[in-house]
Amino acid sequence: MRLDAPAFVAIIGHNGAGKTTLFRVLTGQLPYQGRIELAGQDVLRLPRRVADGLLAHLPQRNAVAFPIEVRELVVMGRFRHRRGLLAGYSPADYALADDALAQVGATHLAHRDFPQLSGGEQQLVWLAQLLLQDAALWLLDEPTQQLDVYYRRRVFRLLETWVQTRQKTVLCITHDLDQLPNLPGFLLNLSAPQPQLEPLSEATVAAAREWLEDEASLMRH
Ligand SMILES: Nc1ncnc2c1ncn2[C@@H]1O[C@H](COP(=O)(O)OP(=O)(O)OP(=O)(O)O)[C@@H](O)[C@H]1O
Repeated sequence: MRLDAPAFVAIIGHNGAGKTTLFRVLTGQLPYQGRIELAGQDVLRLPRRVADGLLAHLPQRNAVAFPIEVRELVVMGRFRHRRGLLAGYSPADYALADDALAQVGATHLAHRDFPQLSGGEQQLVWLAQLLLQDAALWLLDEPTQQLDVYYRRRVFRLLETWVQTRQKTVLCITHDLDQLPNLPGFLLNLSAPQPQLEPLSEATVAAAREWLEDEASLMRH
């Protein structure tokens, strides 16, 4: 399977189909058989691929146990641009953080204490932080899971924009099939007998939905 950048890929499949496992492999958290290349290089030769900013990963759950202002958490997306370990962030970094919060529609949360936010509000903040990382490949594990209908639509539209204008490649695990038909990109159904990249369209999403809703597909899985 080969994917040319930039691109948007919606990764779907039943619970337990292996979607998160795929991300664990791509981020180097699990051993695997076969060969995976990123920008033409075997990922095994890129052991620090997350730390080095080649890819950015937004896991399904990302708990923060200490009090921290939202703006301070978002600006940490610039960690690779700091001049030294103990150096703080510059006014330009904070301006980028403010812009990222505005893009996801979360300006009003900037000065709130992050752990006190609702699950959906926290998801928006993580997306803003991701925006500040310069990785070309983003792995998003159910980024809209806790969002209301307005923010769901908004985030999928933003992902589309970020692919088109910032040349990002986004692999997005989702159960949110309703948002997919009108997005340019690909569908990867990991519950299919032979998963492959299919162009996103009304027809491919409807066929995948029919397959996933059919009990027979669950038995095979
Ligand atoms: N550390 C582990 N050890 C053993 N089995 C595991 C481990 N992690 C995941 N699995 C199993 O691998 C399978 C795939 O899990 P994975 O988390 O990738 O599913 P998923 O497609 O992301 O599901 P969901 O939609 O529920 O998030 C599951 O059956 C799970 O129980």
